[in-house]
Amino acid sequence: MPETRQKLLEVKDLRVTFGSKRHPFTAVDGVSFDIYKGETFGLVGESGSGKTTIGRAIIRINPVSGGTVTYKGEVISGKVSREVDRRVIQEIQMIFQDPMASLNERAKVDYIVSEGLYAMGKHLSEEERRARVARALSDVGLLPEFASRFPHEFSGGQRQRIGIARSLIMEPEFIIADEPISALDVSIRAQVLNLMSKLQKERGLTYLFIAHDLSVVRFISDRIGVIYKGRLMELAGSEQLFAHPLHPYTRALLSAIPMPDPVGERGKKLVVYDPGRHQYSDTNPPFWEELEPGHFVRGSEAELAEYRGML
Ligand SMILES: Nc1ncnc2c1ncn2[C@@H]1O[C@H](COP(=O)(O)OP(=O)(O)OP(=O)(O)O)[C@@H](O)[C@H]1O
Repeated sequence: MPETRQKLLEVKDLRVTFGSKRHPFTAVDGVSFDIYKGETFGLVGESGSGKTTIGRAIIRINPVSGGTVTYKGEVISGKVSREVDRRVIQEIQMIFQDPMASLNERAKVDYIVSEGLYAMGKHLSEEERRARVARALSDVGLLPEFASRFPHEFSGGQRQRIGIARSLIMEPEFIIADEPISALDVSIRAQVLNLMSKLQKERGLTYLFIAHDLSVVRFISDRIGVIYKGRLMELAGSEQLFAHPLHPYTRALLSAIPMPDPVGERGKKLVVYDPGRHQYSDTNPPFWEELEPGHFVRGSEAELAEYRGML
């Protein structure tokens, strides 16, 4: 974590509701967290818990039904000026899960990587545009000559690098990486994570790193938020969370981490959170409390008392 904690992003009481007025479905239910400049904030939870919806709400793809998103001290959710909209498009970029699906098959890499510049209405000379594509490709460890090829000519890892180059060309400050390695071969996942860490150090980038697997976010994240059914259940520094996982859902997610013994743990599935079994009441308005510095957890008064005893 950087020493001077400058708040870059503030998500406050965020709500996102889909469906109709008669049949609303709340995908994100009052989520609040801050992200500091230069840090990696991991957001973890099982499929359908609302992680992607939060990312998409931040970059203004999903409309926000309540709460606010503030970036560099300016509200960027809801109705904003064109100037703010342009800043969000340029400074906040998203990297997607499936590099096979997220790149336009019919376009050359050259176009794919520089597409964001067109969207921004940047009037660059052809020479400058090509130079920027070449630089973005080499920044992610790809040859500039790859610009004239099509996505299907590349492996999954290379395609994810193209996805990262497409973000970098915009010179972003904040990148939302939505499961950036889960569709990749296990053998190349570390390479993509290492590339992301290197780029972060070189450029002072800030990441929101979304994953369903705690073991993936553990080493890359400074702090981790655990999300369940659209609500933040626990938020703590990465080491803190692993040393003292308090919420039963966090503990359930942790138990799905593959252990060194491959025989004993083979086939172990994510333990589905069972409110009944864990005595967690979702009906009483739960409290969100900081039980030790930087370590927040949600629960009823009785549950919070129990968690205090676990520290
Ligand atoms: N545009 C939409 N319209 C209706 N429902 C949606 C929409 N987008 C997401 N949802 C629903 O909102 C819930 C949260 O989805 P979201 O994709 O944010 O979860 P997630 O935690 O990112 O899961 P995954 O890892 O599977 O993407 C899901 O039940 C999903 O079906």
